[in-house]
Amino acid sequence: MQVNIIDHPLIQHKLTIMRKKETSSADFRKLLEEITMLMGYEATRDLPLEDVEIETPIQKTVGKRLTGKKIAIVPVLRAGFGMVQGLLDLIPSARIGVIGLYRDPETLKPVEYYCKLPNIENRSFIIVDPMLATGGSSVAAIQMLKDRGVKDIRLMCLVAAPEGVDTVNKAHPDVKIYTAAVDECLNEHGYIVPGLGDAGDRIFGTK
Ligand SMILES: O=P(O)(O)OC[C@H]1O[C@H](OP(=O)(O)OP(=O)(O)O)[C@H](O)[C@@H]1O
Ligand SMILES: O=c1cc[nH]c(=O)[nH]1
Ligand SMILES: [Mg+2]
Repeated sequence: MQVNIIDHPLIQHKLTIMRKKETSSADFRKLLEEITMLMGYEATRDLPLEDVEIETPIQKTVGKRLTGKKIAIVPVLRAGFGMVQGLLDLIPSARIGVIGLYRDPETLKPVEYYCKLPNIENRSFIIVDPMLATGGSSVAAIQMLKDRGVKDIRLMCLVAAPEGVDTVNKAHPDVKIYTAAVDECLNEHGYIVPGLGDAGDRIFGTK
């Protein structure tokens, strides 16, 4: 199982509050934004830097700046929407793409309904979706990017099931997965156990 688990104590503490069934939508959204920002540090750790000459008030020196690839954040609707602002706080100049997918409740297969991406040239794409359950939605989202020519793709989620990680690893071994937790398993309805329920419903206050 190839996965980067970002389990800083602050992240684990906040995730526990998100899991609690009595946590309000307002708190759930805020915590998701905060955790995404914390995870963003690790998920962007390998971004390339270049030297740049600058002048401080004291003297000339050489500093570092990000170089090469630009970033795009791609939320998988709806739940991925809750992870956009946290990453934007870190990378304000990132472009944003949108993928519309939902999981059919009977078949658990992903159903695509929207895709709009920024210019893909020389750009790293970070797909965000809090839940990686069977992996069907993430595999489809990654494929949608690849079909449009995107080469550099990372997947950032919040809670993953081992089954979902394996499925994404097998279908897209080139895509690095970042998550705050890998839970125990899936239940008979395809929900992550113990998980946090339906992330989309908890963010949007539906159901
Ligand atoms: O790994 P999978 O088994 O495919 O399940 C994960 C997907 O399910 C959820 O979306 P959902 O279908 O509930 O749509 P929503 O975000 O609009 O609620 C979640 O946000 C993922 O996209
Ligand atoms: O546990 C799960 C599984 C899929 N989608 C969710 O929102 N939660
Ligand atoms: Mg949902």
